[in-house]
Amino acid sequence: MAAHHAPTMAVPTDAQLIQAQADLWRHSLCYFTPMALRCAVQLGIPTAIHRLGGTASLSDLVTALSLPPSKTPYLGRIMRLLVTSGVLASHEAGIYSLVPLSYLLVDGVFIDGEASQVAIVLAATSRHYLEAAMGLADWFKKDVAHPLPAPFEDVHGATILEESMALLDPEAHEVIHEAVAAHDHMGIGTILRECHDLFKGLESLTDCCGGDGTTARAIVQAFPHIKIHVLDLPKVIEKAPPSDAVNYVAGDLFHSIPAAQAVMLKDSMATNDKSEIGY
Ligand SMILES: C[S@@+](CC[C@H](N)C(=O)[O-])C[C@H]1O[C@@H](n2cnc3c(N)ncnc32)[C@H](O)[C@@H]1O
Repeated sequence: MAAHHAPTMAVPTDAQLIQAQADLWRHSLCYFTPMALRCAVQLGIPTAIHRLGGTASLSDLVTALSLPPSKTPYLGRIMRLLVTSGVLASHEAGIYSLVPLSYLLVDGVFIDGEASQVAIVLAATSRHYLEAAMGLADWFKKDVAHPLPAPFEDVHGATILEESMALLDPEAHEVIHEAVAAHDHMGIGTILRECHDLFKGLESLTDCCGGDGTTARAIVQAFPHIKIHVLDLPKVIEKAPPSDAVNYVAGDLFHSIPAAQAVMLKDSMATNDKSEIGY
C-alpha cells in the first residue's frame, strides 16, 4: 500500500489559484519585454523619436522607420509594452517619448563621451545568450569533471570574449566586445561628479579588473596627482590603448594586486571559477 505523506502545503484558496495562474503567465511570457526592447533597438525607435523632436505618434514612427502601414497596430502593441516596462513614456494617448533609459539607445548620444548602450541590448538578447539560457536544464543534468564548462560554453563550445567566440561567430564576438566597452565607458563621469570627495587625499589607487583603463584615465584626468595601476588579465592589458597616465599591470587578482593606498573594484565579476560568472 502506498505511504501517505502529509501535504507539504495547504491547497491554495481560489483567490491564490487565480493569482498563481496570472503570475505563471506573466513569468512564462516576460521574455517578451527584452524582445520588445531588442526590436525597438533594431528598428531604431529611440533614435527616430529623438530625431522627431522628442515625441512621436505611431504614424510618425511608421513613416520615419519606413515600415509598411499595415504594421501600425502591431507597432502599437510593442510601444505599449515598451511604455509599461519603462523603456518609453506616453503622457498623452498615442504619443511616445524617451526616458533616460531609451535616451541611452539613441544613435550617437554623448554623455562624457560615447554613451550609446545599444550593444548591450543586442548582446544580452542575442541568440547565443538565449540558447545558453535555454540549455540550463541540460547543463544541470550533465555530471562532468572540473573545470565545469559554463552554460554558454557547454551549448556553444566557445567562451565569451575569447578567441573561440571570434571563431564561432565573428559578428556576435564584435557585438559582445562593443557591449563590454559601452558598459565600461559609462558611469565614471557621474562618479567623479557625485563622489568627488572619495578621491580627495588619495595618492595611489589600483583599479582592480580595470579593463582597458578607461576608468583609470578618467580619474587621472580629474586628479592628475593620483598614481594609478590598472590590473587586468594579460589578454585585456595587451589590447589596452597605450597611456603614460596609468601603469598597466597584466596579472590575476587572485595571485597578486599592485600595492596602493586604495583598491577599486568597479563592475568586476572576477572569480577563479568561470562557471560562477556565466563566461
Ligand atoms: C565588466 S569588466 C569591468 C572593467 C572595468 N572595471 C570597468 O568598470 O570599466 C570586468 C573585468 O574583470 C577582468 N577580470 C576577470 N577576472 C580577472 C582576474 N582574475 N584578475 C584580473 N582581472 C580580471 C576582466 O578581464 C574584465 O576586464
